[in-house]
Amino acid sequence: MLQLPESFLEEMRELLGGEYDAWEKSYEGNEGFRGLRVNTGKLRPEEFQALSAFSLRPVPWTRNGFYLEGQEQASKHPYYAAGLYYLQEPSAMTPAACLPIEEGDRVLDLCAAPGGKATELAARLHGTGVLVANDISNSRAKALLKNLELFGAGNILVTSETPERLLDYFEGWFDKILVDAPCSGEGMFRKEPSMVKDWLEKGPDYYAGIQRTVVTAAAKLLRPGGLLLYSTCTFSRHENEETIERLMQEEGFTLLPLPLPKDRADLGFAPGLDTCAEAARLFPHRLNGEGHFVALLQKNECLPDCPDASGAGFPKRKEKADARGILKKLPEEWLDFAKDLHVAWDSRLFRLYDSRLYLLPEALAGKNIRSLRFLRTGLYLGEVKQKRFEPSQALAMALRKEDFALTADLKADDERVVRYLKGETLELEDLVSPKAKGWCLVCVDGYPLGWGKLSNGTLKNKYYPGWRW
Ligand SMILES: C[S@@+](CC[C@H](N)C(=O)[O-])C[C@H]1O[C@@H](n2cnc3c(N)ncnc32)[C@H](O)[C@@H]1O
Repeated sequence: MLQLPESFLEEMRELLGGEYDAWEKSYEGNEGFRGLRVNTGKLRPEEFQALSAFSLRPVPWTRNGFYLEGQEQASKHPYYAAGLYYLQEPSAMTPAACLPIEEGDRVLDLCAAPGGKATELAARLHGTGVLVANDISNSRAKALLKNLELFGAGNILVTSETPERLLDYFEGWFDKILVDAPCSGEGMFRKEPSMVKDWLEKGPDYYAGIQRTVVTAAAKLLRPGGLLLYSTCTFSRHENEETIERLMQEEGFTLLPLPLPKDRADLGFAPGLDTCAEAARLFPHRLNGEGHFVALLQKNECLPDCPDASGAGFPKRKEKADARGILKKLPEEWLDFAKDLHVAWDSRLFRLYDSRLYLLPEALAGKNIRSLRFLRTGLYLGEVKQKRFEPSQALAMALRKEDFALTADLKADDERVVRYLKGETLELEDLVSPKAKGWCLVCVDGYPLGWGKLSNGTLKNKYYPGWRW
């Protein structure tokens, strides 16, 4: 067995009692499971199964998660570059799967990087409402943004702030919040033994303090009646049940049953401890996944006289130019491009910041978030360069093949796909009419990968340099 600190093992003996030996055995010769979660914003799980040759077995507590059983290098497959899935440890699929999302919701993922849960929340919003994805670490938030854009999410605000600072803007504003809290990581020791070092240096008490601050802010960011999903990848009662009990006792929350596709006992989920039986503990000896804790709570409704704080903190935004003003500033090349774009976007939501054109989520229009540290507001459409317009990688990922007039659809096994992803120029006479000219959406098996510029059957590569293979 992996060398684990004696004080941790002692804690586990106390927690598991008669199940301890089975738990310890689950660490022998097992480094965990590989998982893949289908991006339902782009296709249904059964469509992905029919499309891909991957060896997949369903993760029973999700509708779109699979164990990846073959030896495929799934992170180096063109379907990954098309944003068709996220690679995720199976237990880590549980928190987002257990937060009910309805179209139009205002959703916050407070500790979101690198986006394992945020990408699922974005997919389930299907382009409606707004997802605010935040992480205190700026470098991690960059990875979060990349993953959300790869997934084709445009109704987003990606920030890198403390939860307290978000309160200045978003008090009582969100319908749903996910707090996948920074934790001591005990549940991940089998898969990531390097986490033991951090546990020895900091341990559960250190993280319990951070969790307390984070959930206190989350409680205030949520509207009355809104839902909060709290999760960790640790076993410590101090970080799990004690956090939930405080939310119930001090912040007016009620613990709810988890919405799971099957009976939780059949899935191998253990109940939470003490008053938290509705929460779930995931143990590696009970199911095929790592250790996690998941709890779904509802913020109690307001009493009739409680103040409506919803969004009160937003300074109103004085728009410099109205939408018509923005359209006037766009070059003719944008107009040509827009003719090929078969989408029904409300041009009143266009914003031009310096030379960059964005489509704002409606929920954020008129809201002044300028002084927040943000990495992206809405869908970045492209760059206006004097008379030219250059569409963005994010736009390519947010489109469906049928949304753009000129496309080149390559098969996944066509060697040109990898050459495209490497940034090479391609000859495409067999795929497009020799007369075709202009911006072309390059796809793999019907799913967009990025842009190219076509002329006389030759495609000049416009795949985003930072994403090239
Ligand atoms: C468990 S990880 C999140 C994983 C992520 N939800 C996913 O599924 O990919 C916890 C994250 O919380 C962030 N974090 C730590 N302290 C924070 C705080 N006070 N506010 C917001 N985020 C914080 C860390 O940078 C880290 O990325």
